[in-house]
Amino acid sequence: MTFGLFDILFSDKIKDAKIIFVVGGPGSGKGTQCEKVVAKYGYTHLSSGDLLRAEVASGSERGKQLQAIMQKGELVPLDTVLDMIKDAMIAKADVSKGYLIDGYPREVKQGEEFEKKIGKPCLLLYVDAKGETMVKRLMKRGETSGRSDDNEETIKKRLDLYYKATEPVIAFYEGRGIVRKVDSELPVDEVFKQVSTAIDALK
Ligand SMILES: Nc1nc2c(ncn2[C@@H]2O[C@H](COP(=O)(O)OP(=O)(O)OP(=O)(O)O)[C@@H](O)[C@H]2O)c(=O)[nH]1
Ligand SMILES: O=c1ccn([C@@H]2O[C@H](COP(=O)(O)OP(=O)(O)O)[C@@H](O)[C@H]2O)c(=O)[nH]1
Ligand SMILES: [Mg+2]
Repeated sequence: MTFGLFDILFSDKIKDAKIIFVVGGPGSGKGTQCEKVVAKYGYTHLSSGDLLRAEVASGSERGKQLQAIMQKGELVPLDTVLDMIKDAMIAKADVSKGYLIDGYPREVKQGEEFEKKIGKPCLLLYVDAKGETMVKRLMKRGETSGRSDDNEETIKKRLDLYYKATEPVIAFYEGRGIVRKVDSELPVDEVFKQVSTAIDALK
């Protein structure tokens, strides 16, 4: 691997910024909590799903391929998401004191690659809700979200993949002692109190 000047400058800039992974099942409330963190702490919110949907919306050839994968509830290639996150982080590097990386990593390998190319997370916020709660919320969101993956069949696949591929991510970072679990069955503001406690504890 070679490092260009650009990479060196980049890692220098984000060296002091806090990186928080926000992990939880589909519809657990990651996006909802991240918005509140942005409002209170001024962190930069980067949702991997939103970045992918923006690429789809651009109508590019790559977007078409992504759309097909997301429609099935499968995972897009690891490098694609990582490059998008990295570009978005660079774009904010001058102003950002912290990053919320929402919906990422989806699998342990994604986390390892992120750390190699970008940096280490100081916290993993685990947004925990019951499977049936998540399905209920997504079905409701699907009435208005316009998201083509908010339908019963794709929701089920996303949930299965979450339990199979993403839950091991939580165990992996528990080994490092950086996981803080919040109970997303509670009302939004109660969940946010738990989120705030976890963020306030960062030095
Ligand atoms: N009752 C209740 N509803 C919530 C809570 N958090 C989120 N919701 C609702 O659940 C739905 C999903 O929340 P999102 O924040 O979009 O969830 P997400 O984890 O970002 O989901 P994906 O984008 O699918 O990954 C939304 O319609 C929210 O309004 C909560 O704490 N309590
Ligand atoms: O790192 C990622 C993040 C998202 N996705 C795809 O984007 C979709 C929507 O992701 P989002 O986080 O918005 O929603 P979730 O599935 O968590 O409800 C997923 O089902 C995947 O197909 C992916 O492949 N890799
Ligand atoms: Mg979301």
